[in-house]
Amino acid sequence: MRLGRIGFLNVLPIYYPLEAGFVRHAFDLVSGPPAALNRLMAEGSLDLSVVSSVEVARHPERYLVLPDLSISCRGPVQSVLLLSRRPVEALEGAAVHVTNQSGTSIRLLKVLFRRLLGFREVHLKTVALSQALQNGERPEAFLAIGDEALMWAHRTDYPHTWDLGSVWTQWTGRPFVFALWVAQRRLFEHTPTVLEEAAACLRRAKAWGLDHLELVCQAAKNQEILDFDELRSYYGHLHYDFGPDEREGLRHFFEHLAELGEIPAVPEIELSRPLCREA
Ligand SMILES: C=C(O[C@@H]1C=C(C(=O)O)C=C[C@H]1O)C(=O)O
Repeated sequence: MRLGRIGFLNVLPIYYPLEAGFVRHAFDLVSGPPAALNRLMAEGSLDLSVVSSVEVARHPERYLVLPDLSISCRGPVQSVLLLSRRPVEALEGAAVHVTNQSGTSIRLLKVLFRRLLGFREVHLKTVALSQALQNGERPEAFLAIGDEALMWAHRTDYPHTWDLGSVWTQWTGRPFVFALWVAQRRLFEHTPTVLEEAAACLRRAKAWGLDHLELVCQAAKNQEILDFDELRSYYGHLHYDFGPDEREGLRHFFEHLAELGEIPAVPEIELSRPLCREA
């Protein structure tokens, strides 16, 4: 079974136990930024993957959502940041670069600009962010996610920082769901037991990772993006459950997206009962 893996630190509590051999598995792992995984799932090249949460609303007929996994926050997320040269409230009409690695965070930024700040004019340009900045481009503001956001959080040339998780939670009082694990519905129809075992395996990996966060931080430290204490704080802010509060927060986000015409309709989030079985 081909399983997608985001190539960022954010998923290490789930994937380190698999990759380091602490939880046995039979997956072929395919790593990439969220936007690439979204594409691979949409074209059917992956069986199961973590994808941007907005993908569930874009292809509700294709996917089943795994019941107890997500990448969420309830306040600061630390790795989804708008970095700006001027105060964010003064960005109306400015050209803002957004990373081409994202699906959900770009939509979240649109919702916040349009609905929270009341901007009428929003110019988001999707770019390969590292390359653009290396080539000397200096947008007024840019949206970074994942490891890039962690690395660039303290740039002095972009002193105004918006942590999109914080802003969402302060505004709505709800958690925000950035990513979900989804399976191709056809897989469930043709080989349900294979999918059930895969879902159980991911559940075991998550339980192991959260029980051994110190080991996960040790492994993550080697990537030299954050030090041990920063990693502990980072993983302390990320939530990996997909409970009633997360579902409510996601539904609220989808309602905004539907009203802005970003998705055709608010989908029913279909959780497959058999996938909820205990590991
Ligand atoms: C919390 C994060 O959430 C992410 C943001 C995503 C998106 O914008 O589509 C998708 C998956 C996650 O990687 C992060 O990138 O660190």
